[in-house]
Amino acid sequence: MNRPASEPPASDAPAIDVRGLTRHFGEVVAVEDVSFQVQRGAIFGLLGPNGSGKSTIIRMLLGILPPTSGAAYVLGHRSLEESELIKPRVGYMSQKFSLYADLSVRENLDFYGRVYGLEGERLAERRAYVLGLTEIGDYEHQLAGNLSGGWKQRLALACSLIHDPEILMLDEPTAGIDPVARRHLWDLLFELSGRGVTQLVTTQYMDEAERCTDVGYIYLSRMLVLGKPDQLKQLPQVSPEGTKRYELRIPKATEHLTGLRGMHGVRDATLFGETVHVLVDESLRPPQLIDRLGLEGNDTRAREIPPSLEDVFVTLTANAERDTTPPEEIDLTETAAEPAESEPVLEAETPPPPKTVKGKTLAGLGAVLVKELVHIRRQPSTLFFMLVIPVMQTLIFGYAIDTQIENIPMVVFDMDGRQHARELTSSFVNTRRFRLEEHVLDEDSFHRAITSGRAKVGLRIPPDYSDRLVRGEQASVQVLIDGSDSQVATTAQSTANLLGLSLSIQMARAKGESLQVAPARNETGEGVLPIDVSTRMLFNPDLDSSHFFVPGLVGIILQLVTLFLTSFAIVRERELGTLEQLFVTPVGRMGLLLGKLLPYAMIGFVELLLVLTVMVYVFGVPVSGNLALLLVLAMLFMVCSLGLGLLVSTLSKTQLEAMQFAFIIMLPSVLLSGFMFPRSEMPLPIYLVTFAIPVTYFIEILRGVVLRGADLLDLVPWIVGLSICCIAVLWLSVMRFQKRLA
Ligand SMILES: Nc1ncnc2c1ncn2[C@@H]1O[C@H](COP(=O)(O)OP(=O)(O)OP(=O)(O)O)[C@@H](O)[C@H]1O
Repeated sequence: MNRPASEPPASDAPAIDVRGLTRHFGEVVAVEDVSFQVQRGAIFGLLGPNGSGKSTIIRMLLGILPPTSGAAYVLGHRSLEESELIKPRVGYMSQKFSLYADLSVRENLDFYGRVYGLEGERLAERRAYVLGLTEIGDYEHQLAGNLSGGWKQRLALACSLIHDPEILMLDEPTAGIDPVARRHLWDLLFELSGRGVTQLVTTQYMDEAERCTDVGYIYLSRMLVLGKPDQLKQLPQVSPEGTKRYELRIPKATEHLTGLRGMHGVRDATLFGETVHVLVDESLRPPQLIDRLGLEGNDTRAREIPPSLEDVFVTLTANAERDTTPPEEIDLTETAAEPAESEPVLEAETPPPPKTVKGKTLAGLGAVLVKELVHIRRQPSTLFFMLVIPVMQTLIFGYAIDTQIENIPMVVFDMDGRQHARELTSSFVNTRRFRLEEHVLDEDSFHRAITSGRAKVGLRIPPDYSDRLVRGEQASVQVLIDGSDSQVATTAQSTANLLGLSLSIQMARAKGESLQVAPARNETGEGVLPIDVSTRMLFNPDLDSSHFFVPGLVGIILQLVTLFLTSFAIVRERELGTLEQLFVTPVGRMGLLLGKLLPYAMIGFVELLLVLTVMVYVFGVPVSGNLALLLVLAMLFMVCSLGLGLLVSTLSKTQLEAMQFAFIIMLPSVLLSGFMFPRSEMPLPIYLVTFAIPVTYFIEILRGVVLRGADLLDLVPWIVGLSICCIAVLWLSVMRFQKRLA
């Protein structure tokens, strides 16, 4: 049966032709050298216990999982390289319910119809057909997530049939649904078979295998047996010559199982509900069996039975478990019966695998776009998160982040108490940097005020302060500063030093005036300081810290929201299994990506306008430069940020992982982009890293346009940097985002 994998099938080829297919996941062998064929119109049942490799085979057939070796042909096309030719002709229903729970039955059907290129009347016609076939019409406007298990499966089947596929691949379609729903589903499969649809169905249920035209049994990643159910039951391994099979209906069958298995002449005994199927030597008759079990004849009944498929698989599995060498595949299919010589074996000239066929890259864009908009409409939390939260964040952080340090609590221990000392205290308070928290009268209270945190600064005025000043001697005052908050401490220290200096200069000038000596004089003859440094504050004359922070905040919030939402939007689909379902459709890679990202880009833009409005009207930070230029550059940044979200989604399998990756990106964006701390103060290696952070450029652009009125020319270096980041991020993320699972 194993033909060379590289030899493509003939034009009258079977619908599915699998040759030596193998797939390893690291150490795990999921599928090992599996070969089989499915003829057109057949219902091929792929049977096997959990983890035997059934789903992996289907994924390789659909071209979303590359095989480690071997090949598969579907409708004459190589499953991996030509998967885009296969996808429009195949319907797939995955094991897990993977439709959109927040879309109605009709919206799900329309979405899949559009992804397969159906529009207008053709879509309406196919929708009506599959709704009728699966009898789900009554639920047309119900949300898919609210359907019961059986109806969900019908909807999944309807979606997989919407584009009129030639082949249907169903991965455990009846798992988890009740027997009546199972029967209905199988009736449908028979009807489809009658209409010529080839079906590959995986199942764990033996009764379902009996309904298939052909079955293959997979055990521990290998195909153990292949053939029609009736042929398999006649296998000599299952009913060896000189044996008979009986069904024993005995009371407490489980208790007698071990006894039966150990009995001389009994080859095998398996429990089937309340009965036991025994395979015995012909010479061992049922009465003898019953007798040996010590049972009364009238409590028991025995009848000879042909082997069921379950008997076949149980026997073959037991044989495979006994045998340590890999089991030989038993192939009873018609092609296997052909003489081996009739199959051309190409040795020297094996044609190379065909080049990968690329699908239409933008296919399905409209369908995905509409679907995303419906998702957003159905989940107001997304809109809340994208529009309301950023405005609230801007308001809260804009007010909270204030770098101007004022009102530092101060304790005063004035041991002098006279006018000079009181004036000194007032001078401290008048700077507005310090707020008089309390006056204390002893050393212990003075220290306790600081250690308890009530005061950050302590001013101790000695008892002889006024006397020394009057005598013209140097008077010392002590200022104790709590250094635990370095920013507060340095501000307090420099203010205290400057205050001391300025008071001293005032006194010196007064003294100089009275003595008619001065270091320098102005035009009116007044004594002044020799050097006058005059400063003028541009752009932010009041030194209002919100002017500096709020524009940066706009950039940070824009990145935060777009990054999280886009990465989550894609990873959620991966987690739910809907992404896998999309991969097997002809939706183009760019169609899928743009369809998912564009709605978030649009909302992001509205969010930007809102946050800018808050900046201008609430914080009074006007846009000094060109608003249009700012919006265009903001869009460039948003594309970059959406690209980052996409990159995160390609790195993560779960939403939790996505969250962790998003945080890894957000932290340097907040701490190293210059939003909080000046980049020029950072050590060189970190400073260089800041150039790899897109929001660094955007914050420079924002501050440039908003605060300094910078124009395009002023911003060229930042625009170039942002563009390079944007191209790099998009290239990396689009390359990583493949329509494959691995
Ligand atoms: N992406 C993956 N990474 C690692 N191992 C995998 C992956 N996919 C499947 N496997 C492993 O390959 C083996 C076959 O899995 P597969 O899902 O194909 O089995 P199955 O027969 O479909 O079982 P089930 O019905 O329980 O899904 C299992 O051991 C599984 O853990």
